[in-house]
Amino acid sequence: MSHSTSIRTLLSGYFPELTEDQLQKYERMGELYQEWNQKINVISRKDMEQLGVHHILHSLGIAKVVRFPEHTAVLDVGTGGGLPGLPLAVMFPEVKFHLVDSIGKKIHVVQEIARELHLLNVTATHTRAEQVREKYDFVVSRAVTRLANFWPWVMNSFKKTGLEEEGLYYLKGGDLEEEIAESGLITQVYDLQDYFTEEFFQTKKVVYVPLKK
Ligand SMILES: C[S@@+](CC[C@H](N)C(=O)[O-])C[C@H]1O[C@@H](n2cnc3c(N)ncnc32)[C@H](O)[C@@H]1O
Repeated sequence: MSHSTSIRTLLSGYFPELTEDQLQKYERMGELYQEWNQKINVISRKDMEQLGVHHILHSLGIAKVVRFPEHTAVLDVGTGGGLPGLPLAVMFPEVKFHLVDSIGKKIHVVQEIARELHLLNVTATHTRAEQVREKYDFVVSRAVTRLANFWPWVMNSFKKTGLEEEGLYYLKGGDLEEEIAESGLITQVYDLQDYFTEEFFQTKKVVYVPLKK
């Protein structure tokens, strides 16, 4: 089975509401990652065979725990090659996504993939999280740093409009008790194994940090 076929089958099974246009974008995204990763390493090369599950579907774990309302704005901090931001931007075309990373060549890959997929709702900027000045309804991230380090970078980046689901959605793996305790934050932890059956998700979570009202 080709990578494209498997990405389509995988995603349409878990997200039956995806349109033909969205499924085609995910298939093309898979091809573009294959191509770009040979030039610039944005995804661990040994993981490329599992691109659909380990990267695209994992990113979409956030879409299982929150549906971003239309016309809201999302910041993806330390996006690397565009994860989780690019898969989420295909899922939510009426939401604006700003993807940032401190490494310029990774942002170049994100810009190229977004351009090729005609993702008009994506901007990508080479900057450090601490330097972002705009405000957002949501922050997303995967695999950047411990919550205790991360939260101070983004805690002032929220619009604070009172939106019910406003906050940070952080993809994390493993035992998080100590990390959450160290951060002193109130969190809600969602197990991705409740949504996806692949073994990969047995240890994967989405940590939601709501804004204090
Ligand atoms: C392990 S990679 C994860 C990339 C992507 N989120 C993913 O899951 O594939 C961590 C990324 O965070 C970026 N990063 C680390 N500290 C950062 C900061 N303060 N501001 C912006 N990006 C940062 C790094 O450049 C790197 O690309």
